[in-house]
Amino acid sequence: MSIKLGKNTYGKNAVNLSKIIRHPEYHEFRQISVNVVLEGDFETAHTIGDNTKILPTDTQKNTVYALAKEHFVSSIESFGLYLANYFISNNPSISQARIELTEHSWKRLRFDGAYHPHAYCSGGNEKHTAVIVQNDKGITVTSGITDLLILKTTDSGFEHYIKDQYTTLKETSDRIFSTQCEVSWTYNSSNVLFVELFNGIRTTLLQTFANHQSLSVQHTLFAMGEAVLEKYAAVNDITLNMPNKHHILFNLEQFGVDNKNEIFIATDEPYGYITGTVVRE
Ligand SMILES: O=c1[nH]c(=O)c2[nH]c(=O)[nH]c2[nH]1
Repeated sequence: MSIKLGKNTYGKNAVNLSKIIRHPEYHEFRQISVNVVLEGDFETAHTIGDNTKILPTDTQKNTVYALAKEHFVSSIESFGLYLANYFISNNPSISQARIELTEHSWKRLRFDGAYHPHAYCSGGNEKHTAVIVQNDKGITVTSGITDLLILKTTDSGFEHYIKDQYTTLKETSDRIFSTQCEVSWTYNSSNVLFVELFNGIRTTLLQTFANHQSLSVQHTLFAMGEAVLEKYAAVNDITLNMPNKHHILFNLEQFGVDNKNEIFIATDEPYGYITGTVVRE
């Protein structure tokens, strides 16, 4: 029997980095978390303990902090591209660098319409994500959003589904629609305007969610993806994961009280989970 090493990667996870960009009139605060995931000629490290081709994960971590000073100045995508290229260009043993970045949301405080120069409030759990992969085939850039918690109080229904002996769900043409959206999309180039595109795509997703006459989560998922592909030629495909954060009408009739779609019980689990990728034909 012969045994050999299969696919393997190594790197540093959760390199948590904060940066103050000191503009003359105000401070910009950025907080990111970076994963470095490397592939390459590392077989002998596993099989005979030969570390001569290994760039220590500690050095990878230090490289992220050191390069952030000059090269994390705009988007996480641009910083990820710089890091991926740095690891590949400087280490012949590395054949693929995958850089995963997550940016937390901090918003400058605003009083009487004016931004405070250096005090912030969390923008909530929503995070901007990016994954850069560089290898001998080229570079791919995937951007996205996680924990985008959104809700609408009407223009959502769910009717005409299969009914069998176990069906108890009542049809409704007017329900709450809430989801904690996880979205990611790939760009057709690594040389696009990442900040402008991200902001535009996020707005398009939110506008479509808000204005869609939803017949199901599936129906709105597709509409959101379709709207982004129609508007942004730089996007190849988009994947949406949409858990259904149920708000179920509470039965007030048992107390002789009418419930005109006003009182609901929010349930965490179990939850519907709808996913889909929307692509160009
Ligand atoms: O939008 C929905 N899609 C479903 O597939 C589904 N199933 C369910 O019970 N409720 C819903 N809602």
